[in-house]
Amino acid sequence: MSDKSTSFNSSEKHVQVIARPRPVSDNEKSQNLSSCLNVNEARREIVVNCKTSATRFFNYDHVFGFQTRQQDVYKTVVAPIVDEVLKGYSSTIFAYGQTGSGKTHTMLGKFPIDKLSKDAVSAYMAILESEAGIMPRAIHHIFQGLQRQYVDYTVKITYLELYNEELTDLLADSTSEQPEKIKIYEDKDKTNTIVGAIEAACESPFDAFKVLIKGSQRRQTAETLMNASSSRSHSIFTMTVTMKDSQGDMRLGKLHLVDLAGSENISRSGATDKRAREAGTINQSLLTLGRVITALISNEKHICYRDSKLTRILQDSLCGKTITSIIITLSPANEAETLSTLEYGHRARSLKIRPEINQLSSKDVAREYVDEIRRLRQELDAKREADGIPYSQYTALKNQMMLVQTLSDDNQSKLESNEQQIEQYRNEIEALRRQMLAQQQEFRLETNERKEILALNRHRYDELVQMTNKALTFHEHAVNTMQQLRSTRSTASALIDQYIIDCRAVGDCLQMNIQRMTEDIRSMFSNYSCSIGQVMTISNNIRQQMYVLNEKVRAVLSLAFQNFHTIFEELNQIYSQFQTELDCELKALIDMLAVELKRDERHNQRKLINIEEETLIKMKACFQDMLVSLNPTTQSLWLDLHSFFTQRISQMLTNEFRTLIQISDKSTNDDDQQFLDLPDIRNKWLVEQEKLVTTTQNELEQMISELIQSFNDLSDTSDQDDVGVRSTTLFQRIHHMCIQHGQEIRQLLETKLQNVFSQVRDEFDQQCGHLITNIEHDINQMNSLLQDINTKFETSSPIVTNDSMSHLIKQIQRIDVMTKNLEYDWQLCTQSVDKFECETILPSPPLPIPKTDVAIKLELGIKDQQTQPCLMNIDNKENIIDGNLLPAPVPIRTRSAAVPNIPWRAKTDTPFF
Ligand SMILES: Nc1ncnc2c1ncn2[C@@H]1O[C@H](COP(=O)(O)OP(=O)(O)OP(=O)(O)O)[C@@H](O)[C@H]1O
Repeated sequence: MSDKSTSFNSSEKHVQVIARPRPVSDNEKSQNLSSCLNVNEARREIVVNCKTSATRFFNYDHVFGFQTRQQDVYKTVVAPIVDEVLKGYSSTIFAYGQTGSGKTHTMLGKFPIDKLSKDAVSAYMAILESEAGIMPRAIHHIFQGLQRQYVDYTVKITYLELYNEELTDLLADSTSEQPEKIKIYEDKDKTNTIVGAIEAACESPFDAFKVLIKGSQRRQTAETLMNASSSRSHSIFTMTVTMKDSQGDMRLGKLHLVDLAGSENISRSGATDKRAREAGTINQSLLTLGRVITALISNEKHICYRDSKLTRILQDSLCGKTITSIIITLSPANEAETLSTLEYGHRARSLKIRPEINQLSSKDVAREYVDEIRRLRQELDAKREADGIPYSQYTALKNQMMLVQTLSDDNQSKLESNEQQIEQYRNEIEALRRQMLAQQQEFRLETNERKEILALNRHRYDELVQMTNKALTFHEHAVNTMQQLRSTRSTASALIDQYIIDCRAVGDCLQMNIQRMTEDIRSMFSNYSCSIGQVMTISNNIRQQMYVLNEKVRAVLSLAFQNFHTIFEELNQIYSQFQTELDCELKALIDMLAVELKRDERHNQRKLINIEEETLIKMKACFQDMLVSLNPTTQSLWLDLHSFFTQRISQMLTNEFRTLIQISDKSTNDDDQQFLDLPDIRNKWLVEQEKLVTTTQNELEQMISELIQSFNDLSDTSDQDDVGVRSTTLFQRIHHMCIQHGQEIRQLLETKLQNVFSQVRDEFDQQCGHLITNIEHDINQMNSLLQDINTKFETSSPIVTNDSMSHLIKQIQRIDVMTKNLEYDWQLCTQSVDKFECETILPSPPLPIPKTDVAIKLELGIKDQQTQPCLMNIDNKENIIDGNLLPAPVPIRTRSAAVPNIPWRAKTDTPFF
């Protein structure tokens, strides 16, 4: 159930339509009839489940359920309307629906009539607690409102019945045989006025209830097939209320409660004869009402109010100045009539209304008085005629009446003459009243404000008193404390003075420190800028020196090749010289033998043999000497070769090789493993080189032994008779052997030296390559670091913070470490190059091959005057390659002394980044 109430005092509204279906009656249930409706109160929707057509949906301003109580209908729909009547509006509530659908139940309801004869209070209670409908509840509501809101009021009730287009006053005395016919007159201003109807003045709701019951009992009813007590007349119950408020304003409120006759179709109603006529008339009235509604919705110019008395009476209600509501009552078991009623209500909902307040003018009030006097006169006449009043009284009364009439007429004329003045006064009073109301409102606001200010001031005053008390207490405390403070102030002031002096001194000191620090920072920045410049210069120098180093290494390698080439050439020369000498000796021997043979062949035969044997022995000895000279214990070629390899490899492994490995692996974590393996590597290398030298030496020894064996064989197979031939063959064989073995020795030496050289060169490339890569890596890191510092320096804030200072110092330390590393690496590189240049690339001068005694003798004997053949002497010799002047090679013994020991790079020197 909705509690929503509606206000009608605003702008344009539409006619409110409320649907109220009743439950299926017992009679209908016995006929197996059921409801065709579904009700959704929340959505204010009624659904008709049509048997023959599609389901229909209807929406209204309110929709009640089947079991809705009477008081809920009143509270929801009627109470707001009655409130508007009490404000001076006219309102009309229709009940429209099929016969037996509940119109009378809704409008009048059921209440205990018999109790009205007893006391008013219990009757009141009984009515309101019963199944009373809208009419009795509205009476109660109106009287309650009037008593509460207004200083003076009048209530008049008319109760009419429209039956067969004839109006009957239901309040007329039922004893009179022919009740007065009521007529409807139209005024000049087209207002319909009902003449002849009794207006029952009611001073209390009790009076009004009596009137209502009287009228209801008189209402004509007739039986139909549909409803045993069905009413086929329209009843119009009207309450007219005049109200006067405390300001003297008068208003007129009107409430029409219309219980229309059944709206059903005549054929379906089952009425016949007189009732058929009745039914036809009923339908004509309702059809006229429907047409009027349609015309009003369509804004037609001509509205056919005059076609029926019903529409004439209700013209005010329909034309829009009245608050109008229609309650459509529904019989849920009758689908066709229900649909018809729903559509009627739906159409009526489109009617627009614009209610207006009925303000009563003095003219209206005067007319009211005149009507009242006329009514009273009529009553008096009737009374006189009925009861037979004595003439004297009658005359007196008549004179009195005449006097009253005269006075009334005078008053009427005076009233009319003063009407304008009264209206003027009224307007003035209204203006003054409005002004006074505004002033009152202002005064009320001002008073409220002042009250609030006063309350606030009181509150503040209380707070102030409390604070004053607190302040007094505090003052006492303060006085005591002040006395204590005074005593300590003198000592404290001395301390404070001293403290201030100290602070000033510290401040001065701090200021000086800050100035000094600022200077330091400035100088540091300038130093830092210089350092960066220097580092950049060093970096460029390193690059240049790297380039020079590369060039130098390349040149040194070229020189090494050249030296080796020279060595081989000298070896060739030695070999050629040896061969030439041998040939010369042999040739001289042969020549000498030939001379001897020619001179005394026989005598000398023995001598020849001796010479031959001697020669062979000497040659054997010579080769044996040669063999002896190959012994490693003697100072010979092998010794030199052996010592060269041993020294070279040993130094390389102990100094350069290990250093370079360490440098290249400086960023790895397994340095210890590298150090542990180095002695092993070094021993392996030494053993391999020993093996190489020993193998070479063994091969040479083997070859020379074979040569000696050949001489032995030759000596054993000598034939005394064939000395000449043997000697020739022998010499040829010796010559051949010398050539063959000499070439083999030379090739062997050449191959071995070339292997050694290429091995040393590869090592150099590998090791120097690592070193150069390290240096380049360091340079790149340093450059990036410098770039980073420059960027930070340029973008940094001019104020140097502690963080940036520490960062700067850290970076400078890094640069220092890197510079040291670079210097260290560069030193290593330089030393390695120098050492390599001194020891490896420039080999020792080849030693002369030892000569045989025969050769020496022959040389001494034959070429006594000739100069000693000059072997390769590279001391102080300048080598010119491609026009470049290269330094002279250093002798091997001085070279080893010139190589400085390369310092080890300590682990702690590793940069911390
Ligand atoms: N909402 C309702 N709840 C319970 N009973 C109802 C309701 N409405 C109507 N009735 C009952 O239905 C019967 C017919 O109702 P009512 O006389 O009010 O119909 P009606 O429309 O006034 O008929 P008519 O047009 O002949 O006057 C009555 O007995 C009444 O008590």
